Amino acid sequence: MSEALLVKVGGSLRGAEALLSELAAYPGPLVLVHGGGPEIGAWLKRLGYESRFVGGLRVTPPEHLEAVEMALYLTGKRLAEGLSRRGRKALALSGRDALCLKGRALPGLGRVGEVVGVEAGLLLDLLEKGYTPLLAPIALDEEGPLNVNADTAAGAVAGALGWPAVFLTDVEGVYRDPKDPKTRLAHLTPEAVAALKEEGVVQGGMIPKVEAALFALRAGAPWAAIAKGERGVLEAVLRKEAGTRFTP
Ligand SMILES: Nc1ncnc2c1ncn2[C@@H]1O[C@H](COP(=O)(O)OP(=O)(O)O)[C@@H](O)[C@H]1O
Ligand SMILES: CC(=O)N[C@@H](CCC(=O)OP(=O)(O)O)C(=O)O
Repeated sequence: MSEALLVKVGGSLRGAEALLSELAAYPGPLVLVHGGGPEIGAWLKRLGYESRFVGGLRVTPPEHLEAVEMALYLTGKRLAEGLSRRGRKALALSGRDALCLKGRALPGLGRVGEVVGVEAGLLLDLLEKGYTPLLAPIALDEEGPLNVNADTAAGAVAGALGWPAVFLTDVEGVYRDPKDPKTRLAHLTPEAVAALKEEGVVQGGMIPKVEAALFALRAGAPWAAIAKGERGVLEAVLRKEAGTRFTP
């Protein structure tokens, strides 16, 4: 049970003790990408800004970007400290560090982008030295930083590494009925996802997550999974006993 994994940690899981212990105890190599949606929302609100979402993505006018970055970086440092205190030395970075995430702006959403290049060598060097890299989803284009949905960033990083992507969130996977955990779908293919989207079963923040799982597969990840961030989840996902698993 020591497969290398790219794990995305959702902002909705911030500081969850059980999750930090789970990640710290995982015996294999990990690269982490974290979100911070709730923290970003809280900081923007304090500054008097309101967020608008299109297809699960936060429209980010240039004047919102500093607050987005500050909220993400604080979230990353807290996670890095929590993991390090539990014995897994973690470094909180973003795509601005060593220019490791190259981005491209998406039209009509302000400074929002997707990832078009990942400096995987940097991540592997850090792992080799015994550090667990933890990336905030900020990428760079020629004009500066871009706010990237953390699921999208995680999918791109998993693809570049060729590692499985595990998206940890606050639900046990993709549900047939979005409100009923008993309807968890254990396995999805790109065709099955297309049908679910058509039916409107995949909504809100689950849209970029499912898209990112499929993107990871197209980009080179052998499989991807969406699962609930709780103690024992990574082993359970590897045993195919938890989450929704995506295969090509
Ligand atoms: N079909 C579905 N199955 C499960 N959850 C869904 C579904 N459609 C929408 N959701 C919503 O997606 C949310 C997860 O996305 P999000 O809040 O962005 O998580 P995170 O912050 O971890 O990235 C769930 O809490 C749930 O409300
Ligand atoms: C463009 C875009 O939507 N960026 C996200 C980045 C953070 C994120 O994705 O955090 P979660 O994983 O907690 O949702 C945002 O601004 O909320």
